[in-house]
Amino acid sequence: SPAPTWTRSYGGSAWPSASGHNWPPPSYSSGHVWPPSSSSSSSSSSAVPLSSGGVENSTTNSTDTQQCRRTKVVVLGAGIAGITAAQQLALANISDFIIVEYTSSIGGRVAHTTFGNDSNGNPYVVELGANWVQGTATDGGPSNPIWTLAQKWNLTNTYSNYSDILTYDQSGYNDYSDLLSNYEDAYATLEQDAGTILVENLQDRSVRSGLRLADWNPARDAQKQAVEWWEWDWEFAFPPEQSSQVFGIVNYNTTFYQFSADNNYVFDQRGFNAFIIGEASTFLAANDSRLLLETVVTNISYSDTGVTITNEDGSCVSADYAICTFSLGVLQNQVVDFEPRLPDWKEAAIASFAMGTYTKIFLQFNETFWPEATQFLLYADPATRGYYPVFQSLSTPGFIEGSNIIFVTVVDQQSYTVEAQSDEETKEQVMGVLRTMFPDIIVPEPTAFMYPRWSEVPWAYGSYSNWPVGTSLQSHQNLRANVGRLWFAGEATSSEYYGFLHGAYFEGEEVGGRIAELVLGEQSCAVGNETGAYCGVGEVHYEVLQGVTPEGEYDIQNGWDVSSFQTVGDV
Ligand SMILES: Cc1cc2nc3c(=O)[nH]c(=O)nc-3n(C[C@H](O)[C@H](O)[C@H](O)COP(=O)(O)OP(=O)(O)OC[C@H]3O[C@@H](n4cnc5c(N)ncnc54)[C@H](O)[C@@H]3O)c2cc1C
Repeated sequence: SPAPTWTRSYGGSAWPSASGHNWPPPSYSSGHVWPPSSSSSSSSSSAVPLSSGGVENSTTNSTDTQQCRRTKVVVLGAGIAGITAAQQLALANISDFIIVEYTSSIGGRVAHTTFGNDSNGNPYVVELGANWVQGTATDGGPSNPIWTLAQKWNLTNTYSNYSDILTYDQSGYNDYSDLLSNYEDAYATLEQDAGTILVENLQDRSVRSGLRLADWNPARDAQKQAVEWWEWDWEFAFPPEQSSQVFGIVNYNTTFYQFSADNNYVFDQRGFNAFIIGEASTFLAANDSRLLLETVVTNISYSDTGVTITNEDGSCVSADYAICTFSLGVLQNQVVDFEPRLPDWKEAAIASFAMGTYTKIFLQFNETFWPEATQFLLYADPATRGYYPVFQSLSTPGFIEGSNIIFVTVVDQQSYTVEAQSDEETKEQVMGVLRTMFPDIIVPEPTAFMYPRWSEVPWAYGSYSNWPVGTSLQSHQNLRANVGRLWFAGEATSSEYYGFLHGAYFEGEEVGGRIAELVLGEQSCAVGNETGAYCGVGEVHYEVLQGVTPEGEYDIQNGWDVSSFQTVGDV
């Protein structure tokens, strides 16, 4: 299929041009806060009301005097989950839906910008968010849907060879690659143990505990820490201490053993989101009034009979159903008000799962001074675990050859540090590391430098979610479950593939399909008799979650010799 063209505009906002200039704004690469604040993007959508839909009086406080646009289904967010959900509605011949999106383009956390220049002075396009199709396909096996779509839309990509790595420390190049296989031996044990824990319904552990039991203990060894960071944190955006052994292993297995072990790196100069825009173009027309870009949702009022959303610009949409695809970070930061307040079980689930931050810091030089043929350079900092640990060359043959671009990734605490400090401070630190790695070379100053600040992006508040220790499948089901006519989808609601693009895709597909069934089944459901298969039956949820130790077992036999419920002044 041909790739979409780039000049048309939807909802009054230009789509990213081939040079990617529309969003984020060009000023971004010179160290300005990214993306533009909501106030600069709050100009109301220029989309006109749906000709097929009417208006109705809103019942919410915030929209008392408003006439809301009326639709069957409102999809909140135009990332991969939202677009896939809307596509399911369209495939079921339901055209009465509206998609509401904060930013000026489709794609969400699949986002790119321009960076540096080629020898003709034309900027390159680099990915700020998702970069890999993770787990592709094997002959005769199931295909990762993102891989299928990457091929359909001809995304430029190449195999990322994680074995093509050189190791460095404070002395410069230092071959400690044997530690990689030591870690992998321990990982095999971690994996087996996770299977036992799952099958025997034992208590979950942290990956740290599991690794220790597998005789992997980096302690203060900087080289081991760097290897562990590369093998674990680089994927999960959290350290082993904060990751569930069972669900972390499941997450890895279901992607890399089911689809394939390959990670393919996308460097399409249209931007990775070309495939999402391509899919959107199969059911949205140019300037489709059902896509409201640059529209910031601030309030969601839900019940068992419908949902009304109110936007920052005062407009509102009233629908029979809503599908909320906002990131876990957005939900956790309470920037959207829910009316009524979300039930306790839902709030607890939102609070319990973890939103990570993964920051790619891009540098361009006037030469490729690092080993040109190598894809990855791993640096072990003697003082701080995770301090600018993984450099990735884009100049390498098969990638953006000759671009002289390299980027370094940080996550978690180091991300927050980097995202809170100035570009200048970060540049100085990264250059310090590069000069340590290459003591025999005069490392030049970069000609371009840029990184996004995902933890501060008000429509994401982080990069992707992680499954922490101490949470169960039941607590995850509560994250996924609907409340009344308000449904949830996105990478974080995927129990197997959380964090991944394909997780978001599968969740959008599932919930979009479920809502399509509900809408189509409505005729057969009498009002007040919502019990049939298609009559409002929602996702499973648990009002309360049981712990593992009944109260009676907090007793002297178990070493518990005072009451747990002390009151100040008790004697
Ligand atoms: C740095 C980084 C690297 C990554 N690397 C990979 C990778 O290599 N491979 C991979 O598979 N995955 C990767 N991911 C994860 C992947 O990008 C996500 O899992 C996926 O894009 C999430 O899609 P989604 O539809 O669930 O959410 P989103 O893409 O976040 O879509 C939600 C949409 O809702 C909108 N929204 C939020 N708040 C509001 C509001 N108040 N009003 C209106 N609209 C709102 C947002 O603007 C957004 O467009 C990465 C992510 C990041 C950030």
